[in-house]
Amino acid sequence: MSPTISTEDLRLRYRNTTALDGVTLSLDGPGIYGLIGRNGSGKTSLMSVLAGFRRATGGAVRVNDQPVFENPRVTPQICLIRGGGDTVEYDFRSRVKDALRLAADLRPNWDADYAGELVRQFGISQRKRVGHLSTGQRSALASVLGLASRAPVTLLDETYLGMDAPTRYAFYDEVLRDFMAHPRMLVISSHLVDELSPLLERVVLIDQGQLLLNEDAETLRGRGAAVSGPADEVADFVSGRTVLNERRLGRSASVVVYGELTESERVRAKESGLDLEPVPLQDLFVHLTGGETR
Ligand SMILES: Nc1ncnc2c1ncn2[C@@H]1O[C@H](COP(=O)(O)OP(=O)(O)OP(=O)(O)O)[C@@H](O)[C@H]1O
Repeated sequence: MSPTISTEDLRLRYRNTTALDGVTLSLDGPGIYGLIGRNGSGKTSLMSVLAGFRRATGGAVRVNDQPVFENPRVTPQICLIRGGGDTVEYDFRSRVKDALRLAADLRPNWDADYAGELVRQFGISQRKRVGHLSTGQRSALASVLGLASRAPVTLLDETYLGMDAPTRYAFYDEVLRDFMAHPRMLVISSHLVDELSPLLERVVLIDQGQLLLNEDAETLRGRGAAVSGPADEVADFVSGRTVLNERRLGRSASVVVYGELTESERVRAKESGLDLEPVPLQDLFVHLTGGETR
């Protein structure tokens, strides 16, 4: 069965805070989906409801066409992993090898050989206690548990927290490699959009508990352009457009603009000796969610 997620008018309130405010979302089929949003936008809340960790305050949520909360027919198909060690997948007092053994018992599609290979790759000793791992190592272990679960719906909630850059990039490579070998639904939440964007097929952007967009990543990158070349020509070309980002290096400039370019504008850019690249998702993210700071 092809994995699916669908929510309708999903709402979640904690006491005085509305974390999800009428989210209607549909994700269909295997893919690497980026759940993007600023701090406090509702990513963790959404994932918690999708995994059945929390009951929604209102609206509907279905995974693989089943209601999720307290539904043992679907929860084994969903694996939610949180970064930085804040996860229910292991006990801090247990050793890494015991955490792997527990996952083998809990996860119907668990791949023990793959898990063993990954912990070696991330330099995690199976004899160490989980609580004695560094934050980055614990995030790496959590990511191993997520990937080796091979759950049809795997939700990785900022699992890169505390990982250094080489470990993060090794993790991204591994996500891609394993997804190609075992296509499934991988939803990865992050605000490190630049790093994540080469992986993403689809982007789900939430802001203040609401869905801003759910779009194919290529289409999204076409919503603007990075224009570079001689500074004067660039300035002339982008005049009157919404500028998301600009850099100047000597007589050259690179400016990211929002808004699709027509075919004749693309021809004109080429004739003026300008290079056009798709817009970086990070710039779109900052623009669509209201600038650097709120
Ligand atoms: N247990 C809780 N009790 C009360 N409010 C909460 C609780 N958990 C989250 N919130 C609030 O709900 C909103 C959404 O939080 P959530 O953790 O889902 O955001 P997020 O997008 O995952 O943020 P971040 O990127 O910082 O992890 C925030 O305003 C947050 O303060």
